[in-house]
Amino acid sequence: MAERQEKTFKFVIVGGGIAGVTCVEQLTSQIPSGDVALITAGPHIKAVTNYKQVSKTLEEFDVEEKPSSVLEEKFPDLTVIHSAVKSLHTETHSVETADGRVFGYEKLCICSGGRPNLLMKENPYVLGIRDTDSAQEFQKHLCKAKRIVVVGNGGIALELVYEVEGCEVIWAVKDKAIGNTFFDAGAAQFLIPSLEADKPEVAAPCKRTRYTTEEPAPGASQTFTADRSSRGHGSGPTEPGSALGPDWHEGIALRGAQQVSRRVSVEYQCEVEKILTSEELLNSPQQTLRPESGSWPVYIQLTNGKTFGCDFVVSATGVVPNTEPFLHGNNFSVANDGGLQVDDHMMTSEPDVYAAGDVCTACWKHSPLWQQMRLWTQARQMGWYAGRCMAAEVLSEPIELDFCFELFSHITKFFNYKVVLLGKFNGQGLGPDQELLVRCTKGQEYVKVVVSGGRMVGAVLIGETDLEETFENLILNQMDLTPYGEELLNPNIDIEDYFD
Ligand SMILES: Cc1cc2nc3c(=O)[nH]c(=O)nc-3n(C[C@H](O)[C@H](O)[C@H](O)COP(=O)(O)OP(=O)(O)OC[C@H]3O[C@@H](n4cnc5c(N)ncnc54)[C@H](O)[C@@H]3O)c2cc1C
Ligand SMILES: NC(=O)C1=CN([C@@H]2O[C@H](COP(=O)(O)OP(=O)(O)OC[C@H]3O[C@@H](n4cnc5c(N)ncnc54)[C@H](OP(=O)(O)O)[C@@H]3O)[C@@H](O)[C@H]2O)C=CC1
Repeated sequence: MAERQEKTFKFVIVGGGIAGVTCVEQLTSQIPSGDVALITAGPHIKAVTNYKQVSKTLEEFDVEEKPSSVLEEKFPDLTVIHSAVKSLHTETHSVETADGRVFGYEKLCICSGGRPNLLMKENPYVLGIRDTDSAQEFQKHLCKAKRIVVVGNGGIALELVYEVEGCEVIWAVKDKAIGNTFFDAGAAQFLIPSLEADKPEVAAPCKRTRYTTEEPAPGASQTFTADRSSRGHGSGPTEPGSALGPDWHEGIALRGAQQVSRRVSVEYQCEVEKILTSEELLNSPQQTLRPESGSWPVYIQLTNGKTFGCDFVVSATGVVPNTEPFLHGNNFSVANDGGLQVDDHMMTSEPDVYAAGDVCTACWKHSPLWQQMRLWTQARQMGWYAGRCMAAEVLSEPIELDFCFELFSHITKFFNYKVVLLGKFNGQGLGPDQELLVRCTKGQEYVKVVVSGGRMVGAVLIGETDLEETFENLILNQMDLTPYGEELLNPNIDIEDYFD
């Protein structure tokens, strides 16, 4: 191994997504001649632009997919290596890339992201959405589709069922209400009418950079085949690209082959029992598998006993950390969700190896108001903090866990509503020791506050509530709100003035 080593870098970062790129930027700003290499599987990197600190912990930014040369121009001392890491040898402090090169490192940060946790991975009629390529693949099939089934109840499903037009959507969720990863049943109730109504004629202008998708290469297959590589979920047939993010669907026409605008029916409290082709269905001895009518390329049987024919199934069922090439032959501690365990300095259990973003699992003792979710904002925060920790180690400087890990905060948009989530927004881990205060105006706003021991510990704000900063302060300062009771959400009180 040693004789094939091309070069040893002081810092090697693996992955050109938000976590990896932010880590590189942080390191190069702290140690300008830092001898940094970024090794990434895809030709493009993801860059954060127009970063805006909205309040103490809430942040907003645009995301741009750019050729990596942009990063090299900005940081002339940076070396970008375009190849996937094939193996890691923590004992010799070296990585081997798919094109056969070996690079040494003094400090390594793994930011290889995640991949879709696909239901029935080998089934060619099951699509996942992760990166630009898989989004293009989805679009290619959608434009010919009359009916699709979306399975999953998180971020991607919420976005898809709202955005897809010209195609009937059957949405199969495990839970009693929609959007379980972000909302409770009350918020779901507030949002459901938006699925039934027509979308606003002119959508609010998108502040963020839109993703462009190129035309499929001439001769590219337009039909489903059993060969997964023809619809690889990444920049090459097998290499994963960076995850999509806010407003990824704005630059893509999500339109099916029908004239209908949007028709979504939700199947609650069910999972997927089987996915069958029409031949398999015909040969099935079970009468219960008979579909309602028509002839479809594929049929999905749900655990509620219903069977639906459709053009394809979207598996929006979460992500699995991309740890594959790193674990083999090494001694990493891995969390229950499959992520590389990191401590409060973003260090894995292997010496000199850090990790950040979707690939890692935060295993330090969390602040009572923070939890990890695999989100763009957390990928940026972790990449940035990992960069700081790596630099601090080299410069022998002390460093404390960053303030951004004090309070969970997320701004996003679902069903064309602004959504702000703060702290233990769903009462996560609080058990019965919680009280909920809710204010709701149909079609306008939904405000939920989670109170525990008289203190505000979380909030869900849907719509233009303008309450995020005040509530963030109330959560951070843990003021005793018992004297205010339900007045806290009285719409006739200007709460901002109240607590000033
Ligand atoms: C459709 C979709 C919509 C989303 N919307 C939102 C949203 O609105 N808000 C939000 O906060 N989050 C959103 N997310 C989540 C967010 O995109 C991710 O949490 C975030 O991008 C993770 O960043 P990362 O840098 O950890 O990983 P990734 O972006 O996945 O980047 C991983 C990088 O590692 C590279 N790589 C992988 N394996 C190797 C290897 N072996 N060798 C070298 N390089 C490798 C890849 O090419 C890639 O460049 C969305 C995700 C999806 C899929
Ligand atoms: N606006 C935003 O902030 C957005 C964020 N994202 C992020 O991108 C990533 C990928 O999104 P997504 O795939 O939606 O992941 P999420 O983690 O958001 O949601 C996954 C959903 O699938 C469900 N699920 C898991 N396994 C099964 C199964 N076998 N059968 C049926 N349902 C199942 C989960 O239920 P359970 O929770 O019970 O396991 C959950 O409802 C996530 O990290 C997400 O947070 C994506 C889009 C938008």
